[in-house]
Amino acid sequence: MSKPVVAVVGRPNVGKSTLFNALAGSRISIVEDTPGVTRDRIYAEVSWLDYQFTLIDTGGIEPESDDIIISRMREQAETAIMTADVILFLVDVRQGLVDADFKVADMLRRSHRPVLLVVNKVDNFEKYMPDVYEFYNLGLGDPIPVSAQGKLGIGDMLDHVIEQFETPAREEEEEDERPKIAVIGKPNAGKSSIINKLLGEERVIVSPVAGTTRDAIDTTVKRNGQEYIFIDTAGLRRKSKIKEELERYSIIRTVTAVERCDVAVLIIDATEGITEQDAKIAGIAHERGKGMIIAVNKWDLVEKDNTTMKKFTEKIREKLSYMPYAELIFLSAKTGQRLPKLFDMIDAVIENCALRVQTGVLNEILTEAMAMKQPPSDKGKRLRIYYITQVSVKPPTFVMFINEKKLTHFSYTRYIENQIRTTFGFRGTPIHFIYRERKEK
Ligand SMILES: Nc1nc2c(ncn2[C@@H]2O[C@H](COP(=O)(O)OP(=O)(O)OP(=O)(O)O)[C@@H](O)[C@H]2O)c(=O)[nH]1
Ligand SMILES: Nc1nc2c(ncn2[C@@H]2O[C@H](COP(=O)(O)OP(=O)(O)OP(=O)(O)O)[C@@H](O)[C@H]2O)c(=O)[nH]1
Repeated sequence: MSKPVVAVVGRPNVGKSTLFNALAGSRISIVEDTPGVTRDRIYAEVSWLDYQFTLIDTGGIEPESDDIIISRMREQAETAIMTADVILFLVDVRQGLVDADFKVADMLRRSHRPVLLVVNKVDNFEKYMPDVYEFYNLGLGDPIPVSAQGKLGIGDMLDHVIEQFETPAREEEEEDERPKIAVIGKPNAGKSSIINKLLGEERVIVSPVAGTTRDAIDTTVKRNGQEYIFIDTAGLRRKSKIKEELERYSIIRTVTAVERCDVAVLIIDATEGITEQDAKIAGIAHERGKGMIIAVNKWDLVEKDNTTMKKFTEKIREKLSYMPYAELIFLSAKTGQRLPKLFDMIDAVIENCALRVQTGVLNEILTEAMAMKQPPSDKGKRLRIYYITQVSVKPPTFVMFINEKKLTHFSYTRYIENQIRTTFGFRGTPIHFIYRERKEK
């Protein structure tokens, strides 16, 4: 099930950062916009009751002239409309209503996306409620008063957010069992070319899924009687001149596409080799535990001898050392080389992400693995692993019952993982391990 996305839109100084901190606590993922220069929040994972969602910040706006603020707010709103399930429009009761608020409210209303109007800095409900009512003028329904700083009204606001997740449209989307593939990668890597070529190669019926704006970037592809949904993150229509803003937008697009997918295909430009930006994008899929295929595109442009592919592979594996499980393929959208193989790979990875293995066999592997290589010990005390069982899929997740957590060591976990992979493969999917302590008898 994909996690919903909630986007925050608002003028400078209304309290977006403060709200972000109040909601996400210490769980904010800070993404480096420009490595080593600015560190900026872009998204965070939020939990409320039984729900989890991804909160995205559509962008900081430097308070410049009013004109610039309005145009940047439009960009924010567009991003939110493209990517979010629910939009939080944050306004400031102290500043009151301004022209820009009306313009943005119009855009949001026309998008027909669920929008919640959140009025911040209501530190004292009695005192400020009369001012809150003024915001009814935006035509976005009941204003929800909060104080991000005082953490007032936050629970009520989250209840409203969650209510939006339960709309029928969303439930329908959840029931869609067709495999979803996010095609990700930096601009110009060849994402659109690959999708277009896949359509051509397989002589498929192409129908952009009708309906909401966001779904317009989805493409349905039929192959051997099976329908696939390709989520394209290409073609940033945004014309922002600010490089950081473009990058933020591209990261938001990637996060939201990956969130909805079963397997991510990272397209790398062979003529450039693997870059920092590729690694950053790959990290987004890795964090989310998605199936992963790395496709080195434009292979037709590379001058090759019999070591070229090996050298490329080594560089990629080194740069993306945190995802040794990722499948790797060299292809060309232009010539169509190995594109059919990409499809087979997608099928296999999707299957592996949902693979369940029997507890009996797992424990046999565990026993054998421990016999070949003893678990680590510390100050005379040895790690003991009593039992292993698979508790979930997508990604496959295993619980190991042990004597003491502090005796565990990642290298031994990696070793167990490798033993499991040797037997079952699980190629293309990460696998997760959870340790549970159990009293020794
Ligand atoms: N009184 C009061 N002040 C608040 C509240 N929330 C935020 N502020 C203050 O408002 C100012 C702006 O808050 P930020 O969270 O930085 O606002 P922002 O929207 O992220 O601003 P930009 O990063 O410029 O877009 C800060 O001085 C906060 O302390 C609130 O609930 N009550
Ligand atoms: N020679 C060669 N050129 C390619 C190949 N794949 C894509 N290109 C070219 O690379 C350029 C970028 O391709 P796109 O498919 O637009 O790239 P994209 O990743 O969708 O780019 P954005 O829309 O900017 O995100 C185009 O000029 C393509 O013709 C390939 O396999 N071989």
